Amino acid sequence: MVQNLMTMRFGNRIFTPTWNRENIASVMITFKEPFGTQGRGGYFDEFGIIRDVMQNHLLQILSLVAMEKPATIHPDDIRNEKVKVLKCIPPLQLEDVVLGQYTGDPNGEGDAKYGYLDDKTVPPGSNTPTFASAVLKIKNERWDGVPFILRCGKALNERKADIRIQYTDVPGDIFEGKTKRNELVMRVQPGEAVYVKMMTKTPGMSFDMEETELDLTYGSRYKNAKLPDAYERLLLDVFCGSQMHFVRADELSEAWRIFTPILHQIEQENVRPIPYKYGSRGPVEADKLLAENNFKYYGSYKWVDSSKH
Ligand SMILES: NC(=O)C1=CN([C@@H]2O[C@H](COP(=O)(O)OP(=O)(O)OC[C@H]3O[C@@H](n4cnc5c(N)ncnc54)[C@H](OP(=O)(O)O)[C@@H]3O)[C@@H](O)[C@H]2O)C=CC1
Ligand SMILES: O=C1O[C@H](COP(=O)(O)O)[C@@H](O)[C@H](O)[C@H]1O
Repeated sequence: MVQNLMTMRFGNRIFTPTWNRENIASVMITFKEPFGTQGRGGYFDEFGIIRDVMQNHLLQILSLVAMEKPATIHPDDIRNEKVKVLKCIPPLQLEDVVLGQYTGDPNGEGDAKYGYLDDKTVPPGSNTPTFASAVLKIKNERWDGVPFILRCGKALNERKADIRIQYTDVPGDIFEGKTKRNELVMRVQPGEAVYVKMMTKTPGMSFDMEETELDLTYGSRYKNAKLPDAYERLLLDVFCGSQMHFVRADELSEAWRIFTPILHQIEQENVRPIPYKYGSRGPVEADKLLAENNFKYYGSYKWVDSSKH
């Protein structure tokens, strides 16, 4: 799916002209896990969720979403573009971040009863975040003013990795405010899918409108295809000597330039993460950060899984 970003963006005329600050309100990249540190807390505690997932996995996806079109699909051309866009991102600021740490859910089952600090391998009173939501800014002509929101966390309500491109409101609305924003969603896991949320006239005699979707669910469209696991793909690349999906040294140093100052600040100032319950969506303050950064959540979208009807 992450590889598909290149094909989606550069192999489809419909997306390319709208891939910019004139049409896109915000971009959200999410990685959620429904389990805690599972006894690995001692290891995790030295690093925290920003180093564990955000600075590497999520930033890699961001660079593929935001980079300019490479000259060719040769790994070096792609990596040159990834480095170029990372260079346009100023270091992350503390006011653009929400940090969280999970607590046990007394009504939960099994591991869910235990919080991060209940893990015997975690130092008592640790302030290491297990959840982070952060807004990066890209200071270039294409993206200036478009928030890139990265969210990741452990012990959340579901397993999910997705990329959500939210388009701006339709200018000159003639539908009395009923129009909801379009979203292009690429779900990386579980159940790979690409869907575009869009407005349609409700079937029948009325002139009402509702949200629906153009939906490419891989499991339905490619029933007999074997979808390789991400690590299988990388191992194959190693054997074939392809470096396309591996981080180059200059890319890595740009990634650390963006995150190192805030990581040091969090540690030096002993910033306390906000507690959130195991199995929840994370701290509510993270939703406030979304609202402040041009992501609109309506709560009205209902997906009908047609494969089940
Ligand atoms: N082909 C397929 O398989 C398809 C499946 N679906 C499924 O339909 C369901 C709904 O679709 P989805 O695109 O998530 O749409 P939703 O409108 O439910 O959610 C959109 C986004 O809003 C966020 N959100 C949820 N609650 C709040 C809140 N209170 N404040 C701010 N933001 C919030 C969600 O984040 P968070 O991740 O934190 O919840 C999510 O990123 C999903 O389970 C999806 O997988 C939809 C279309 C196609
Ligand atoms: O690198 C890491 O990734 C895993 C998640 O990877 P997945 O392929 O299993 O989804 C994460 O659990 C781990 O903390 C992190 O170090």
